[in-house]
Amino acid sequence: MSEYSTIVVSTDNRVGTIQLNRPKALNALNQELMEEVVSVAVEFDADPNIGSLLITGSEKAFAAGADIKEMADQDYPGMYASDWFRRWEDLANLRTPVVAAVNGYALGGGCELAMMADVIIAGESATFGQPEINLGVIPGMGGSQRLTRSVGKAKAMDMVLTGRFIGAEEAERIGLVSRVVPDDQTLSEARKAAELIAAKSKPAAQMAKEAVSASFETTLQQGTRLERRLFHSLFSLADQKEGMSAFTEKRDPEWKHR
Ligand SMILES: CC(C)=CC(=O)SCCNC(=O)CCNC(=O)[C@H](O)C(C)(C)COP(=O)(O)OP(=O)(O)OC[C@H]1O[C@@H](n2cnc3c(N)ncnc32)[C@H](O)[C@@H]1OP(=O)(O)O
Repeated sequence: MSEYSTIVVSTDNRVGTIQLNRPKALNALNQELMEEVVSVAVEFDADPNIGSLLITGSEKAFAAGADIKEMADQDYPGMYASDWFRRWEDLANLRTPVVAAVNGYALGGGCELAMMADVIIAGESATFGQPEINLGVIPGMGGSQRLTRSVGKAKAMDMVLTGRFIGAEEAERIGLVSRVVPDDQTLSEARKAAELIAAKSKPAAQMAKEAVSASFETTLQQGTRLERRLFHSLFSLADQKEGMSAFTEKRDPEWKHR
C-alpha cells in the first residue's frame, strides 16, 4: 500500500485500488488530488499485471465535488490557461476498465468522476447530484455530456438545472449506476466486480470497453463496424485460442493477456 497526500493506493489480485483520502473536506477534488489520482491511474493502465481499477471514497462521501474553496478566487485567464479539469480526461480515456464504489455523496465533480468509471456500484444511501448551478456555474468535468448520454435529456436537464440530489434507487432506475447494494457491502461488491473483470483476458476486456464506449460517440453503423474490426483483431491473440480451446476441453482458461 502506498500513501500519497490525498489518496491511498494498493494492488491485489490484478486490481489497482485508488481510495480518495481527504475526509475532512468530504474528498473534495482539488488539483493535487486530481494529479495524484490521474498519475496513478495512468500507471496502472500501462501495467500488464493490472486488469482493472477500483476507485472509492469514504463512507460519508465518494466525493462532494470539485474543491469550491480552491476555485472560488480563480479568474477566466487562469482557468483557460491551465485548462482547469483537463487532466481528468486522461482518466476518462484509460483503456483498462474502471469500477467506482460509491457510498455517501457523489456531487458535482464527484458524480462526474463516478461517471468516468465503466461500472458504478452504489451503496443504498449514496446521493448523486450536479448542484453546480447553485454556485453560479455548470458541470465542468464532463457531467453535462456523460450524464445526458447515461440517463437521457429529460433526467439530465432536471438534475443539472435544478441541482436536486437523487438517491441510489433513483440513480439505478434512470441508468446512472450499474447496481445498488447495502452500504456495508459497496466496497466488497465493487471489489468482486473489479476482480471478475481483472480475471479476464486484458486485451479482450480493453476492447470490450472500447467498443461499448464508442457507442457514446459514433453512429450505429460506425459503432458496429468498429465492434466487428475489434472482434476480428482478437483472433490474432493467444487469448482467443486459449479461451476457445479451454471451452472445448472443459477447463478454465489460462490467459496470457496477449
Ligand atoms: C464547479 C464544478 C465544475 C464542479 C463541482 O463539483 S462544484 C461542487 C459541487 N458540490 C457541491 O456543491 C456540494 C458542496 N458540499 C455540500 O453541499 C455539503 O458539504 C454536503 C451536503 C455534501 C455535506 O454537508 P455536511 O453538513 O454534512 O458537511 P459540511 O460541513 O458542509 O462539509 C464538511 C467539510 O467539507 C467541506 N466541503 C464539502 N464539500 C466541499 C467542496 N465541494 N469543496 C470544498 N470543500 C467542501 C466543507 O466546507 C466542510 O469543511 P469546513 O468545515 O472546513 O468548512
